[in-house]
Formats: sequence, structure tokens, C-alpha cells
Amino acid sequence: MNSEASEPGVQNTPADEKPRAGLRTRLLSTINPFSEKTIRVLWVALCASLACVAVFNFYQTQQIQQDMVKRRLMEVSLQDLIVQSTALRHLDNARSYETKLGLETRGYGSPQELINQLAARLAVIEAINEQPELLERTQALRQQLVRIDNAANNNRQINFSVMDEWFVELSLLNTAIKQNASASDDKMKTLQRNNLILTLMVLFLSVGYVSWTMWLQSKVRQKFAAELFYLRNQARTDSLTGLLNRRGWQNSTDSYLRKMQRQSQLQGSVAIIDIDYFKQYNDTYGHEAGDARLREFAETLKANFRPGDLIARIGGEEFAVLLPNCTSEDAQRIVDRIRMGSQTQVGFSAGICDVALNEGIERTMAIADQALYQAKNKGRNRSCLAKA
Ligand SMILES: Nc1nc2c(ncn2[C@@H]2O[C@H](COP(=O)(O)OP(=O)(O)OP(=O)(O)O)[C@@H](O)[C@H]2O)c(=O)[nH]1
Repeated sequence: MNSEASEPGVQNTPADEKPRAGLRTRLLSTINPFSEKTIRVLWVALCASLACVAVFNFYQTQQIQQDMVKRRLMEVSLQDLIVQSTALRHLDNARSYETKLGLETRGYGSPQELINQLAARLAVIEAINEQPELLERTQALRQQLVRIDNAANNNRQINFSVMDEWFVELSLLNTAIKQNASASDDKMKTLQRNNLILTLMVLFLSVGYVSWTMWLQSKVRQKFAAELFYLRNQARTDSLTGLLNRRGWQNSTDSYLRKMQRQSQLQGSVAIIDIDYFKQYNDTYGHEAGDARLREFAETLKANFRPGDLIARIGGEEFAVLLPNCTSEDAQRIVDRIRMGSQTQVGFSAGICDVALNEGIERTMAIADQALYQAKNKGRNRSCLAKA
């Protein structure tokens, strides 16, 4: 029996994987690092992590301060306990008069007062302490103190071994507190280092985030500027020939005329050129051949006029040229040279006139149009000159 055959109703493994892969792809496609949603989510996450770090730092600092206060208090109490303990040696004196004198010189009215003071210090240390090993030491000390207290109450001489044990326990407590202090110092240093690492991480993340969004913004701005430039160009360019279209012609001629006025160029001319019998050509050779002819004609115009001249396709087979700093007679000579040149495959008619600087481009175009009309009426394939 074929082991790979699937049971009825049970799908094969590859078919199972397909929807999973689809889900993964869909999930990944929803995470677009450049989308506004991602930027917003990242910003919220960054603010939240900043807030967490601030709260964490605050509590850590509070805890460190509390620990410091407790440690200081414990150390002071221990020092007091050690200093007061030195008075205990007066209690080992069997003669009560000397005991009394010794204690009085140290400011204690009676052995009981000294023992009470020691018990009070020990109670402070016990109250502050949170470590089990220290608790053991304080309990041992308390037991010693009880023994000393009992002996003092019974007016007995306190033997050396009890005294020694007290001092041994005291020195053990001192050592334990010091060890504890160095351990808590280490803990504090670790906490401070972790805080610093966390703060630096958040700082780097913030700087990275801000730089990243700024980079994104500049990218979007560049893209937007390039698109705007492209659209503006598209709006003023004739897609077939690459020359200016009528809208581009109108915008550009206005600024050309203003420039001519600024530079006191009082001479300039406009030529309107219309291909003859283009309909016939289209009908004979087809629209695409007509398009190719229009493109060729545009190239011929570009090649024959100066770079500073403004050339546009203002209608189907109608072109306009603005020639700054050029009289209409000179413009006519250029147009006729093109018309009769070997480059030109098409016959065309042209109307030419001087720019009427004070009246604007519309008036100049109307006059040039009249001259073109004359050229067409006179039989085409010629140019006519009109005075603005
Ligand atoms: N191939 C092509 N033809 C165009 C385009 N724009 C306009 N035309 C054609 O140009 C022809 C212009 O015809 P008319 O206005 O009668 O001009 P004409 O045939 O040149 O006649 P005259 O100007 O009087 O000599 C029309 O058939 C339009 O369809 C274009 O972009 N491509």
C-alpha cells in the first residue's frame, strides 16, 4: 500500500502549509516600516519604554536611599554598642565600690543602666536588620546579655568566659554587618549599572527613532518634490513631440516677455507655423505615420532655432516660436530657410510678426495668425510677414 496516499478528507502536508505561508505573508505585508501607522506605534512604544525606565529608575533610587539610611543607622548603633561594651569590664570586678566608680566615670548610674543601654542598641540593630544571618548574631548577643544581666542582678561576679563570649559575638556581628554592607554595595553598583544601560538604550532608541523619522520625512519630501516636478513638466509638455504644449507656451511666453522688458530688449518676433495638407497625409499614410511626421518636424524646428528661442506645439499640426531679440524679417529668413531646407519633409505655411511688447502675447499671436491665414490663402508653402 502506498504510504504517501492521503486518507479521504485528510489534506496532504504541502496543502496544509499553504494557508500558513499565506498568513505569514499577510502579516509581514501589514508591517510596513514606512507607513504612518508603524511610525505611530513605534512612537507610542518608545514613550511607554521611556516612562517605564523613568518609573523603574525612581523606585530603584528610592530603594537605594532607604538601604543607605538603614545601613548608616545600623553602623552607628553598632559603634555605640562596641563603645558601651567596653564599660562591661567594670562589672567583672568583685568589689562593688570599684564597679560603681568605674561605671559612674563612664556616665552610668548602675550596671542595670548600662545593660539597658546595650539592650536598647541591640534592639535598634534587630529592628533595622532584615538578614537572617545577622539575626542569628543579634540573638546570640541577646542571650549573652541576659546572662550578664542575671549575674548583675544577683550581685555576682561576671566571669571572664561570659565577657569573652560577649566580645566574640560582638566582633562576629561587626564582621557580618561589614560583609552585608559590601554585598549591598555590590548590589547597588549592579543596579546603578543596569539603570545606566537601560537609560542609554532608551536614549539611543530615541535618537535612532528621531533620525529615522527625519530621514523618512526627507525621503518623502524628495519623492514629493520629484513627483511635483514631473507633474508640472507633464502639464506643460506635449507628450508626442516633447515640445511645450499650449499651456506651457502661455506660461513661458509671459515670463519671456517680462524678461525681455526687464532687459530692455525691445525687439522680438513670433512665428506660427502650420503644416500644409496634413489631413491628406494622415488619410493617406495613417495616423501613426502622421505622428512620426509631427515628431520629425519638431526635431527639425529644435535643430534650426536657437536654444534661447521658445518652441511649442500649440495645436494638432500647428507650432509657435518666440524669437527674442530677433526682428520679424530675420525670423522670416530663418523660417524660409527651414521650409526650403532638405531636412523638411513637409510643406508648411507660416505667419510672422514682431512682438507687441506693450500689448501682450495674445495680441501678437492674433496678428501672426492673420499672416498665417494670408499664407494659406495665397496657396500655402510660404511665409507671410505682418507688422504688430
Ligand atoms: N497624426 C496626427 N494627426 C493629427 C494630430 N493632431 C491633429 N492631427 C490631424 O491634423 C489634421 C489637420 O487638418 P486640417 O486642420 O484640415 O489641416 P490641413 O489638412 O493641414 O490643411 P491646411 O492646414 O489648410 O493645409 C487633422 O486631420 C487632424 O486629425 C496628431 O497629434 N497626430
